[in-house]
Amino acid sequence: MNKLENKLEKIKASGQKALIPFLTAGDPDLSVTEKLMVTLAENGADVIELGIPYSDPLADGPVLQLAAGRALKAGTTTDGVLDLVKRFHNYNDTPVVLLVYFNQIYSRGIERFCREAAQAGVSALVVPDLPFEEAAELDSAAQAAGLINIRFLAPTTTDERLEKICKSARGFIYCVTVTGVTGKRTAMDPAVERLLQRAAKFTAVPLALGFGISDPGQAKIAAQSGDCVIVGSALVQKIAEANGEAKYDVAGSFIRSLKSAIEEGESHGGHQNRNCSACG
Ligand SMILES: O=P(O)(O)OC[C@@H](O)[C@@H](O)c1c[nH]c2ccccc12
Repeated sequence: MNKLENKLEKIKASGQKALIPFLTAGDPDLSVTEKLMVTLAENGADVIELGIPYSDPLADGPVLQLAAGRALKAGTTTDGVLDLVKRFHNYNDTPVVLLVYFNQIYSRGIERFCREAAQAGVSALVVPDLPFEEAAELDSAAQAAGLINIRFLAPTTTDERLEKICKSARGFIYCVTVTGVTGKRTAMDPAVERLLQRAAKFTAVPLALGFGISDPGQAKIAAQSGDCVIVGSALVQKIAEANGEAKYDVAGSFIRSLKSAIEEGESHGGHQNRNCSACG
């Protein structure tokens, strides 16, 4: 079993929920990213999603596009990010998953990329622009290297595709909550709830919710339905707005606030009931 699978399945089996923050590697530089990773791990992150900055991040919103621009301007490369992960794993065993666009894998060579990522200690790849139907080559290279190629689901995923995606998923499934607009939720979008119920019929792999989760209230609601909560833009924005050492304080306190909100969600049984005072 892969380190990521181990950790997330233990968390799920214990009735807890996992917090997965995202950072753009190299924003503002790789040494700050390394210290931020330690801060996230020490303040409640169960897994860290690390983005390799890319010049054409088509799936990224404005906050992450700016973060990628800053990281590229700082000279961040794939080699630099893999070296960072290797250094981080010399003293911290928090699983790291790489958010990487397919062209960055393809241009290095699929086997070589997977081998080097695994050697650096990466547990999984999240490749936003590689559809499940085109993932066979990456799946086998990743598996051969001991990596997992993470699957995506959306509320719009058809039943036929959903079954195939779920049955081939490992590690976690990235369930994007794209329906509706981001911003404070009083309850989880019914379309996302339905997606989680549909997926749970075909797999016991942890279901991670991401996209637009930007404060403890939303994280708590997401944790009542999903197994893992992914937060990126809100964290990246807070860090970008802080200067110098304040970046670590801001990141640490935001992660702690998300973690305690998620733990609150666990404590009342994870049901989503409008009559329940804790659900709000
Ligand atoms: O930023 P948000 O809304 O919190 O969503 C997580 C997202 O940042 C992270 O998982 C991610 C960064 N880049 C991506 C590209 C596609 C899908 C997901 C991502």
